[in-house]
Amino acid sequence: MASLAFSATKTCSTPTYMTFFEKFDHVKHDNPIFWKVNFTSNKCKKRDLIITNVATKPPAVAPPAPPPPATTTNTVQSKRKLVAWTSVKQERWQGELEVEGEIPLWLNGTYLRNGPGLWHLGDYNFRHLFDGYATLVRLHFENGRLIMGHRQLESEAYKAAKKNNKLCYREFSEVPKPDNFLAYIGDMANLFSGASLTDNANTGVVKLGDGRVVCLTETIKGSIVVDPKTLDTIGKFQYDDNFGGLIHSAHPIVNDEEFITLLPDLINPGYLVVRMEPGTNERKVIGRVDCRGGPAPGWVHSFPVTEHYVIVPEMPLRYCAQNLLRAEPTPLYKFQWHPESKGFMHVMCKAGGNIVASVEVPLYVTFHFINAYEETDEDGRIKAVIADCCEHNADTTILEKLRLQHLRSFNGEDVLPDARVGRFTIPLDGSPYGKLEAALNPDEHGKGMDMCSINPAYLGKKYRYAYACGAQRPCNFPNTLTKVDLVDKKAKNWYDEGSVPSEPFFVARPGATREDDGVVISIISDKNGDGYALVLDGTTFEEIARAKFPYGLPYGLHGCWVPKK
Ligand SMILES: CC1=C[C@H](O/C=C(C)\C=C\C2=C(C)CCCC2(C)C)OC1=O
Ligand SMILES: CC(/C=C/C=O)=C\C=C\O
Ligand SMILES: [Fe+2]
Repeated sequence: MASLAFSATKTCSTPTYMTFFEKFDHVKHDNPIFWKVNFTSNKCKKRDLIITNVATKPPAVAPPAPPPPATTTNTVQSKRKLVAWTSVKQERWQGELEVEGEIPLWLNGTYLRNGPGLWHLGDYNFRHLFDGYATLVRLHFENGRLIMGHRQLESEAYKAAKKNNKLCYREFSEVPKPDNFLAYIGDMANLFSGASLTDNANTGVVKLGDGRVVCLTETIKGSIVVDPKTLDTIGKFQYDDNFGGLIHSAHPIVNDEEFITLLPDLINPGYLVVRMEPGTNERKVIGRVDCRGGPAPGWVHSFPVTEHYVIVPEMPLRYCAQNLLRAEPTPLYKFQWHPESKGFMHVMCKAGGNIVASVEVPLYVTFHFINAYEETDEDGRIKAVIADCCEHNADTTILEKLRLQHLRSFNGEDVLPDARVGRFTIPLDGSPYGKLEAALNPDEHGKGMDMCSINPAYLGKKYRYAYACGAQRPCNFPNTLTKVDLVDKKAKNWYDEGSVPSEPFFVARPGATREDDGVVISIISDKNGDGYALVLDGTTFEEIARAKFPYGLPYGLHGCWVPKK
C-alpha cells in the first residue's frame, strides 16, 4: 500500500495536537503525495491556511495521473467535481482551519460526525451508500477557532478488509463471496450466529451520559467506543446482559440520564424496549411490543420518545429473513414491503412498560423520527401523542435511490422521491386508528425531507423547530438545509448550487431560553470537489461562519456534540 506523510506546522503557541507528523496508510487509488500544512499567521484570531504540495514520492508503479507541481501554493489538486460520493482521500488528517466570518465565542466543544466514507476495496466498488467503512469527522470549536480532523474507524470489518484486500463481513448490501462450497456452508452458520455480520459502525455517534462516545450501526456488535479528541478506536462497547440478538435501532435515544433502544425480535415478531443507565453496560427491559402485522417486525432505524412514553413504530417495510440470506441485494435490501400487513404505532409507558395505545395508521416509510410529544386537554390530561418523522410518502424507492451509482450520476433530472414532515396523531382514548398528515406544505422545503435534528432540550416535549435536509429541485439527493417552523408552517432554506450538505446539527447557546437560540452546524461537499464546515445562526438561518477543509470529504450521516468540560 502506498503511504502518505503529513506535516502540519504552526507558529501559534496553542494546542500540541496542532503540530504533528504522521505516516498514514493511503487508499490505493490516490497518488502518494506529501502535503505540508502551514499556518502563516500567528495571530490566533485569523490565520491563513496554505496547503502546499511540497514533494511527491515516486510510487512503485507509475501513477495514473501526473503528480501535481511541487511549487503549487494555496491550492489542493482536486478533480473539480463533487466528492460527496467518493471515498475519503486518506486515513486521517487534522489541522486548524481558516475561519471566514465569526464563530460565536460561546461555541466551545466538539461536533463529531460519522458516516460511510470509504466505498471501495482495491478495484472493487461497493454499491450502496450505507456499505462504506466508517469515517469520523471532528470539528473542534474553541474560542472562535476551529480544528478539523477525520479518521477511519478501526472496526474488525475495516481492519480485515484492509488486511485481506477483500470484503470479509456482511455489510448493508455487500456480502463476502465464499471461496468454495464449504466456505458457503460456514458462512450460513456464521450468519445465524452473527459472526459474519459487520461491526462497521458507520451510521451515527452518540455521547453517553457518562461521557463515553460510541459509534453505532444497525448491528449490535457494531457499537464501538472512540476517543472524541483523537478519534482513536478504543474498542468494542460490550453490552453486559443476556439479550443476545443481532440488531438494534441505529438511533437510540441518548441523553445524560439514559440510553433507550429497541431490539427487534425476528423470531417472534415484536420489539423489546430496553434502557441503559450511564456508567453501566447493562440494558434492562422496559417492556415488549408484539407486532400486529407480519411476517416480521417493521424496520426500526429510529423511534421517538415523549416525556412519559416510548413510541414503537411498526412500519410495513419489514425485515426479511430470506433477503438476509441472499448473496445479491434485492431492491429493498434486507427488507420487504408488506402493505397488506398495515402500519401501526404503539405507545409504551416508560415507567411500567405497559402499552397505553396501539393504533393502525396509514402506510408510511421513514428512516428518521424527528421528535414526539404529549398533547394535553384543558385539564392537563394527556389525550394524544404527536410523533413527527421524515416521511417518504409510503414509497420505498428511496432505498434504491441511495445506491452510489445513482448518487454519482446526476444529470439534471429531478429524481429524488418526494418527502414531507409526516405527523402522526396517536389518540390515547382507545380509538383504533391514528392519523398521518403533512405537518406543513412540503413545497416549503422542496418536498425533500431527511437527516433531521432538533434542539435536544426539547426532546420528547412540545417543540416548534426542526432542522433537516430539504430539496431545491431538480436534484437526486437532498441538497438544501431547511429550518422548519411547525407552528407558522413555514421553512427557511439554505442552498449552495451543486453542493450536498450533511445533516444540520443544532447546538444551543448556553443559557438560551428561546428554542432556536443557537447555531446549526453542517458539513458541505461543494460542486468543485471542495468541502467546508458551515455554521448558520439558529434563529435567522443565515450563514455566520464557514471554514474550508484542505480537501472535500465524503457525505456523512449522523453526529453528536461533546461540550467542553
Ligand atoms: C441506514 C443504515 C444502514 C446501515 O446498515 C448497516 C447494516 C450492516 C445493516 C444490516 C442489517 C439490516 C439493515 C437489517 C437487518 C439485518 C442487518 C443485516 C443487520 O446502518 C444504518 O443505520
Ligand atoms: C441519507 C438518508 C438516510 C440516512 C439514514 O441513516 C436519506 C436521504 C433521503 O432523502
Ligand atoms: Fe439514520
